[in-house]
Amino acid sequence: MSGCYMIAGGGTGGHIFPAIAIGEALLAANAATRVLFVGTAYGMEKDLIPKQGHTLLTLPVRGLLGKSLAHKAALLWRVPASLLLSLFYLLRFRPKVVIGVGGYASAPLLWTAALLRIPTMIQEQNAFPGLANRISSRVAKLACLGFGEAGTRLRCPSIVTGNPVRKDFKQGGTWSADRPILLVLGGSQGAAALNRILPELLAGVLTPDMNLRVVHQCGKAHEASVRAAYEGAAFQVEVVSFIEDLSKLMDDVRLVVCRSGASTIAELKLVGVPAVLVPFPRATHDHQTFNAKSLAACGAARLIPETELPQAGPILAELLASSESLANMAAAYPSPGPDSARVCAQLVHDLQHKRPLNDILKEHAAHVS
Ligand SMILES: CC(=O)N[C@H]1[C@@H](OP(=O)(O)OP(=O)(O)OC[C@H]2O[C@@H](n3ccc(=O)[nH]c3=O)[C@H](O)[C@@H]2O)O[C@H](CO)[C@@H](O)[C@@H]1O
Repeated sequence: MSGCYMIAGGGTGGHIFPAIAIGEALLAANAATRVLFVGTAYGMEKDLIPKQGHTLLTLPVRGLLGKSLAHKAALLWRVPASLLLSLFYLLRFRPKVVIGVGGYASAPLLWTAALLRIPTMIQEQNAFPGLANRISSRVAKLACLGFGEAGTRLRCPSIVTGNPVRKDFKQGGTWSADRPILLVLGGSQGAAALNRILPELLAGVLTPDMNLRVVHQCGKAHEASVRAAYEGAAFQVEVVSFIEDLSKLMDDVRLVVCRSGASTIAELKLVGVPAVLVPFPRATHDHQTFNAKSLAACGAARLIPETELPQAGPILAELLASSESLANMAAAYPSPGPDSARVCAQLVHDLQHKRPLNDILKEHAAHVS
């Protein structure tokens, strides 16, 4: 089963960490396997992939949506250059399967691989697929979905696998009410609204008898201003731009206040920490509200729209004052399903060995979207 695989995409952690999770699962199945990541030198992958000990190859392609005219004009050379470079990478490394995880670097590699008749697969994290995966789905053999709803917007057959989560997150301990941390988690880039609202909100909620330390993850550009906003706080607080070992920290978290990106939701399901979810209101088709509802519906999380967050003090105070409420939330998490990363890796192997698509879909019939 050995060989080389290429996983393309990036931009934000929401694309990169599922890619890493699939890569880890391919390596766990066979340590002799080679996994190469393909992204850009502009997205978060340029730091995150090498930090995890993996190799990143880059393409010059850049995003299209919401960009200036000059930026869009530059795509006239960036796209063909990316296709040519993709061709070079594919001929040089001869991957058995190419996997796209969304983000603009994934489409050129997937399309070029498909032209070379290399099997291709996509992994879509959200219920509303992004542009790169929609484009790639025209040539991909198969899509692995975080949410079944995405299937209707893609052009290839799809199987609902859930979102792949890095292997560290499988070690979540049992939640208990005496955990010492209240975590504010903005997502891979931080969240401006959480940065603006939470310092003042928490000042009105936290009391010394709660024995809580606040850890606020704010994103790269906002560390100084968020730190200043907490100045003089009557509680212990640590402001960080990015948490490297989030799964480990989660073992000490009593309550998390966070955005509801797809991987954040998948990871919460594994670690079982009670959550207050504040969806990013401008996400495409409001997909973060959709994500948040999946946890709020079972009682594991409270959903607070961003517009209502400044008035959410009483909700937070009530939750933190009642160990029983928090324990009920922790207990309400559904039991995690099969290991999504492993299922995706198995599907990669199926494509590598040219297993007929009908047989693959038949095996996963209950999860075909
Ligand atoms: C604003 C926006 O458009 N966000 C999108 C983006 O979010 P974002 O990139 O925040 O994505 P997710 O919430 O899905 O994932 C964040 C990832 O970063 C990791 N992490 C985060 C903070 C930290 O300090 N340390 C750390 O390791 C988390 O463990 C998780 O694996 O991609 C997601 C997946 O396409 C989408 O669902 C989100 O809507």
